[in-house]
Amino acid sequence: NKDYAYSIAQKVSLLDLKKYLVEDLSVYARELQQNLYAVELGVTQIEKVVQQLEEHNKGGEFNAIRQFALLRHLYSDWPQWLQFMRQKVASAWQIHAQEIRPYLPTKDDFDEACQVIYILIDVYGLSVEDFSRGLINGKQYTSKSFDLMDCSALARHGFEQRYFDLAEAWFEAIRADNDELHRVMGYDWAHVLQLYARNLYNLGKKELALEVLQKALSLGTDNHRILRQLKLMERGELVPMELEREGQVVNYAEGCRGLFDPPKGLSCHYDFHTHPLLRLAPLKVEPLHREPYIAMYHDVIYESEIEELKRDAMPDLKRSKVLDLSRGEVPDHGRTSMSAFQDYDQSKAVIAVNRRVMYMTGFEVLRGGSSDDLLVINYVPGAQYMPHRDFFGPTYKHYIERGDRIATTLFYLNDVEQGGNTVFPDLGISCTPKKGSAVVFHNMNSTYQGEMRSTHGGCPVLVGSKWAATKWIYGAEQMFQWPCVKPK
Ligand SMILES: O=C(O)CCC(=O)C(=O)O
Ligand SMILES: [Fe+2]
Repeated sequence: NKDYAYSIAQKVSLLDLKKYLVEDLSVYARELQQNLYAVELGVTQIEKVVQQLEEHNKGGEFNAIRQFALLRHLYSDWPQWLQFMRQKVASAWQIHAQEIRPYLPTKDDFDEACQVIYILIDVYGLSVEDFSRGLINGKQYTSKSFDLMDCSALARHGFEQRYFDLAEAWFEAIRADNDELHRVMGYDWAHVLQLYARNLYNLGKKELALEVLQKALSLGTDNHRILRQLKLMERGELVPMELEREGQVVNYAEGCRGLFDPPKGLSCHYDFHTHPLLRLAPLKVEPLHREPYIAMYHDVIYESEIEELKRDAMPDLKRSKVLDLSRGEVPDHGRTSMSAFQDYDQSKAVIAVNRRVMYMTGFEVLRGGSSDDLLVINYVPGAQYMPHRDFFGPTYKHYIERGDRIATTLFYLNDVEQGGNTVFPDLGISCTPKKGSAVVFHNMNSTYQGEMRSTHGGCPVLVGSKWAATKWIYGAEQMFQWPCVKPK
């Protein structure tokens, strides 16, 4: 897996690769053109030979010279022509293609790319028809439409992953079309229709499934298998496959789509008190929830700091991981951002931002265990952080020295064209990323217990890209900052 689906940097190199392939293909075309001339010569030569042969058959005089020419031609020229067709014409192209091969996306990369499309359609409830034409929530983004091959690859992926309900629209998109493209690329169109039928059948749409199988039969390939499937379906002897439903969290999609009501009974204010310095420069606070505490802070990071953070992080971006208490840091399909930790004093920007987190939250943000290093994160379309909790619980390896992650500060480093909200599904709160703002939230309650309602997720980016920076704050150093723990 080369992270082609989720990496902002790799998308650029993928573009390079495509340019390279196009260049290569034009070299190949030029080469073909040159060879075409040779082939045309060859054709003329063969035509001449055939003509001579015909004349000979019509009773022209027997001629040793002609005879020899014919024989020699068939003996030595012809195999050469064959060889020429097989090798020479394609050679340069083949060598290049081999060189490029290691850089081409793998099956894993391709599956992730399909997954991106499925996530977006699912979470945002998009119409496949509009989406495949580049029309997203009423805005036209690209003139490029998905072609038949794109749609059929997506249909197949949905079927394989058992997202039958979502796959149906992709099958529908290719249904009406007659199969020129599929034939050209050597696609087994009857097989695609068979999958479509099975997909319908799994959704309980038996009649439609049978109709599609009839169409597959009319193509006249692999009829034996299709007939067998038809019989089984008709008799109801085929067991429908079960729909994959993993990863759906109540209210997450609603929050991502911005369907929550705005919070009530809380008003914006200036914070003069959390840190003495704020008397000079108060913070603009937009409270969103009281317990657990959630609030947006506006204008808390400068443009120049944002640029510095992004610039430093860019070359180090790696696929984000999650802490699994038994396995350690592991990649996770629920967290598909790319990110890079910034050392405590890596740059002026990091130092300033760390200090600002202290002013904002009132917690100590010291070198060492009181917080994780600032993590700069990038999400490309489809990338998300599925709902999760930031605290670990008492089984965390460093629970005694570090405590747990009591609070999180998440800075938004850009405006996102569409998508990318931070959603608290249990509380009905959804924050739209706004450049320069940050959301602060507490993950534990006042008795130092994990707060389950602090569950939150970063919605998939729909259009554009999302840059953010996270600071997770730990409990152990906060004995003077955290409210007294009531004894049980
Ligand atoms: O990107 C987001 O909106 C959420 C990020 C998050 O949950 C985290 O970094 O812990
Ligand atoms: Fe989080």
